[in-house]
Amino acid sequence: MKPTRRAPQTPGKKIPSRNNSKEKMVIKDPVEVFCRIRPVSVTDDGYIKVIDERTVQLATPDSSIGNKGTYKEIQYTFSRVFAEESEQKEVFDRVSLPLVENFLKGQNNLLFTYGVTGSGKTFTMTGTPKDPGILPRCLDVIFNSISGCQARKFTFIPDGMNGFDVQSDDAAREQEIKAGVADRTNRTRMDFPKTPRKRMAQWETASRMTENTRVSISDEDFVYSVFVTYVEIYNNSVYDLLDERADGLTKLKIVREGANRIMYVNGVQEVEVSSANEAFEVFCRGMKRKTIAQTNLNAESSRSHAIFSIRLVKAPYDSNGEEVLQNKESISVSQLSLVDLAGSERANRSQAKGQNLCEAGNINNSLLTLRKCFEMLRENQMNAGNGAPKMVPFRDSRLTYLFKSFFDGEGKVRMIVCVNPNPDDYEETLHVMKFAEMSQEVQVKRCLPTPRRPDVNFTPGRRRANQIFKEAAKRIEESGATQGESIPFDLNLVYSLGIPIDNTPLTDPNNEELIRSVMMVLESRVAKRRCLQQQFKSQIDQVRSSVVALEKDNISLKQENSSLRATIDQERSGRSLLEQKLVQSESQLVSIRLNLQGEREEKARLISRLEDLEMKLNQRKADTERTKLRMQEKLVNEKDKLERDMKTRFLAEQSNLKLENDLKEEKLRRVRHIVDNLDKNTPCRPTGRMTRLAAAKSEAELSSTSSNARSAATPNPKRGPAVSNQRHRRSRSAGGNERWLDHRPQTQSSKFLELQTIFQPNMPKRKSVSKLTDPKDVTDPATSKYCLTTQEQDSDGGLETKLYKGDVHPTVGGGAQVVLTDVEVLKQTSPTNPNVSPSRKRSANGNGKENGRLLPDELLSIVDPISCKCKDNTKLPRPSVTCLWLFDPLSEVESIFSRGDSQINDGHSAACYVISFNGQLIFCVLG
Ligand SMILES: Nc1ncnc2c1ncn2[C@@H]1O[C@H](COP(=O)(O)OP(=O)(O)OP(=O)(O)O)[C@@H](O)[C@H]1O
Repeated sequence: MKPTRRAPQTPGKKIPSRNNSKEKMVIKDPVEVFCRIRPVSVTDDGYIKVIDERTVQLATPDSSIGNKGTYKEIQYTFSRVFAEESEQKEVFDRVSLPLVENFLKGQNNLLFTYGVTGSGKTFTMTGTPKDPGILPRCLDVIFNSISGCQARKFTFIPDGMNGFDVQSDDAAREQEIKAGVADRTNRTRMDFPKTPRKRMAQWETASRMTENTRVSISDEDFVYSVFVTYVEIYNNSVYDLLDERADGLTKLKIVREGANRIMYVNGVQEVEVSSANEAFEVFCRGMKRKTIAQTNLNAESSRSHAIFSIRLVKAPYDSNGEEVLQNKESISVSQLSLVDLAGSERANRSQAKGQNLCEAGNINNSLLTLRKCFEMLRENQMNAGNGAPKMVPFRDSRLTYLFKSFFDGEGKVRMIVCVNPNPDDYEETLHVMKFAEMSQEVQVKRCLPTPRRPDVNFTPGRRRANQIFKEAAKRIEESGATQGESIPFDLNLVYSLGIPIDNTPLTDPNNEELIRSVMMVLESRVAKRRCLQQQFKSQIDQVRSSVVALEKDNISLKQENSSLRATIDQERSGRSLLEQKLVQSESQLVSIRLNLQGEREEKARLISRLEDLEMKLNQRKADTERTKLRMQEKLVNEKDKLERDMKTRFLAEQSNLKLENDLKEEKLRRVRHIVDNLDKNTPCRPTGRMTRLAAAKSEAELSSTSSNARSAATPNPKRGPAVSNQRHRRSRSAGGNERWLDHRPQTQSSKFLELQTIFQPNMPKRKSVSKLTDPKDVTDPATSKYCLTTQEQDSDGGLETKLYKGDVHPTVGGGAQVVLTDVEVLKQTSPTNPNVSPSRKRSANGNGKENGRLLPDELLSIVDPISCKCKDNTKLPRPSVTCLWLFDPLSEVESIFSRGDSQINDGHSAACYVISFNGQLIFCVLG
């Protein structure tokens, strides 16, 4: 006979709604903050000192005193301070164990680690295999506590909207089998990241130390399932770290607010785990996908906020204690979120660039928003009752938006502030401590739901009773006592059997005492049974009437339900459209962000290039400015020089004009003198300042005039005596001891002919040269006289020899100048020529061209005073470059017309000057 069961007809009562405000009592729950100090390296001299269990002191380190002024000591108080030597177990017991207890009781809990980069947040949260952190220990304690009460896998199915559906044991078993097959195939193609990470590698190689603590749970008539999710908030976007599809975009998730106002990540992979090891394995899988990077401050720095959430789903057994109650509303969920925040960092310290810099910016922004939310919560709390509270900027960052419900009162919040005693971290640690201390003042209003008992009308201990029943039935079946017939059992008896029967075997029929006690128990049981039967009957009646009422309700609810379902379906389709759009927008946002980042990098590159170019431009400007100044200076010098030249020319012109003027005046004077002396019939003599050569010119010019005048005025046609020439006389008489430089230029075409004139040049001591090749010939101190002899045909075809005589004077510069003092013309003409007097002429003081003298204006017409060259390139007085025409040696030097380089015949270069003496020009060469 097979054992059969009659289920007790106790219906489950309607589960009270969470949102029923009457059922909530508002209490204030402060944010608890703990401080953990990272061990300091041997070389560092930490600036943090633990004063007592709750107080820590920060003193300005030496390195910061120089920068920021004075030495300060600031004390901060926290719920508990864990010194450098404190162990992971100690931190877990004090901070996390109460949260796990809360969690198992059905409360939500949030724990996050906060601090500067490299301060030990990840270490505190994860730890090492030999010294595990909070997360693995939490998993251990949870599974230790629910062991024996775990539901079959797939009993609870996530509905994707932060809720769960429940299914029967058979359905769960079926799904488990399917999933087992799928899981085996999936595992072969699991794509682990290629980059091995040290931190993760150690978990794979070493076996993990486990936490043995167990929390006792009172609800033995419930089944439990554990689900985990693991997401990261990277660059303000939420990514699912357990989504094993390779496509990056599908991992991108959105944060949504559920119907119960609890925030959740939509469409996140919720992995059901049946042991702590399995849960930790899932965590490690996600950890490998987490974004980390090597920075200057941490070899494996978290670049994202990692959120590992453990969800405990529980539902009561049905009234038989046989199966999980198939009512979605009987399911309750609690959550424990463990958050490893990315560390705040300053770009100049971490030397972050490009991608890292962008990440650091996003990390700092989200932490800043977290800070602002805390500040606003505190402000609202302080101003409670003074008008409407200010809006808390939860939506400014994905991080704060996801935890909004905790601050709205849906759970307990705890924070561990990690600090690194490295003096370099001092400035940032000060900010962290300030924030942490302020956070403690935030009192989160907590809406504790009234403890819910979805199985309020079910008999407590039914699960255990069911087990006993099953065991008993099994035993009977095994013993074969029933022989295929089912034994009727009244489970009500099983539930309340009263005092247990003494198990002592009844071997002696005379054991009165035992028989009496058994009888007593049996009598009490019979009484109890009668009582229970009566209760049962009345309950049946109650149930019947309530079933009728319920049936009515049910019909109307079904109708309502179907109409609601239609609305929900509509909303669902609308919502899925919106979600698609949202996901598209998010992915667009991500690509825009990436573009923006690229643009930023490009901008930075262009800015640096611009700076380079600007620097070069400035250098070029400076060069140009210098060149400009140099050119201006040069221009001024050139201008001065030009002005000087122009002035010299002007003076030369002026002196020429003056000379001409003087000559004209002299002419006039002489004309007057001739006119005056006409009557006296005396010859004209030059007087005063007029130079002899000018006088000669004047005379030459006037001779025709005067002769004409004479012929017109006097009847006597005879010419007067020749004009005496004092210079001629002087030159002859001066022939004593003077040494002459007799210069007779000869060319190949013309040879020099000796004239047979009566008058011959008198140069007793002389040195004859045909070419002036050696300047020493002129500069020789013994040479005091110079004579240049030239020959040419005169207008009558006769040979004319001209002797240009002069004095040689030494010059200041060590050269010599020749001052021409006289020109003698030796000429022989034919006596038959009627135009010429038969007498030989010697015209040392002759008039104008007749006696071969060059007058200043003639000289200027021949020679260019600027270039010191003959204008018509004639070979006129070749030694002109070494000669000096002087018409009045008493005159002062007025100006130097020009200076140039001249070549003496042999190509020897010498400085050549054209000097103006009072109205006369002098050529001189300085050897
Ligand atoms: N209490 C501790 N005991 C021993 N080692 C520690 C402790 N705290 C931190 N460390 C070591 O310091 C280093 C940095 O720590 P960790 O990576 O946890 O810093 P973090 O705050 O998470 O940095 P980030 O914000 O950049 O991710 C690691 O090598 C870690 O092992």
